[in-house]
Amino acid sequence: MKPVLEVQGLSRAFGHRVVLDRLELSVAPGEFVALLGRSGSGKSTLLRVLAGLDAVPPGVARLPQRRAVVFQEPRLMPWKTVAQNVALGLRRDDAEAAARAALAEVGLAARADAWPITLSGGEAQRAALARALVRQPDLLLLDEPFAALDALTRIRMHSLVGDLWRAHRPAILLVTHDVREAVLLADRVLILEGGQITHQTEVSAAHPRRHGDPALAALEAGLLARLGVEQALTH
Ligand SMILES: Nc1ncnc2c1ncn2[C@@H]1O[C@H](COP(=O)(O)OP(=O)(O)OP(=O)(O)O)[C@@H](O)[C@H]1O
Repeated sequence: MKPVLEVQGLSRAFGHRVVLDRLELSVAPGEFVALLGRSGSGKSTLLRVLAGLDAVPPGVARLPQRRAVVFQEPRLMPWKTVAQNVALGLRRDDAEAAARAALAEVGLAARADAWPITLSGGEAQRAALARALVRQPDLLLLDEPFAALDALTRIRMHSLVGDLWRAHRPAILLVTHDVREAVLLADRVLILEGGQITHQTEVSAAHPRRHGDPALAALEAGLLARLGVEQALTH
């Protein structure tokens, strides 16, 4: 099967600082990939390039038209209702109905006509997920979408994202600092270091996965050790 995303020799520098250095990455349709790396390693830079928020440089060989992004903060327009935010820019006759259906899927049907300011942090991120989902993306880019949430809300969001992924099967690229989150959700966990993908761990456990699964804990420990060694070398 052809990859949905293919990056071959992607480089990106800010002045003299090389952040991505001939990076190679391929993601299969429907695959869930998590990307770890220490702060400043270029994870968000890569996601911005793939989201099209930055100029798409040579090196991005394949990138689907239909892609959507969820950031750490929900980025909802405060002067529009939740449903209007989700429907924003949707070019289809049933945009409003589609937005409401997506909100129902993320458990926010009752807040469709609310103003964003009245939502909790978790609800606002659900709305951001609905806004991404309604676009039926082939590639969903998630840039630390749960990082600002409390631990319990984060756990609920993990199971929601897992459910949504299994129901719709977009390919997902999830940038996270949370190694546990990465092994819980992804099929493949990558480490970005020195501008390149330096490591990959396959997570073969069946979905849906449980917090506290010992097989996942072992993978998590391995990845933490790997990140720890790399951090020790670079600091
Ligand atoms: N627009 C920009 N102009 C100049 N430098 C930038 C710009 N965007 C990012 N950088 C630099 O590129 C490097 C990588 O940043 P990036 O945000 O991609 O890292 P990250 O891995 O996402 O970090 P974190 O985990 O802390 O979010 C950093 O040194 C950052 O200062």
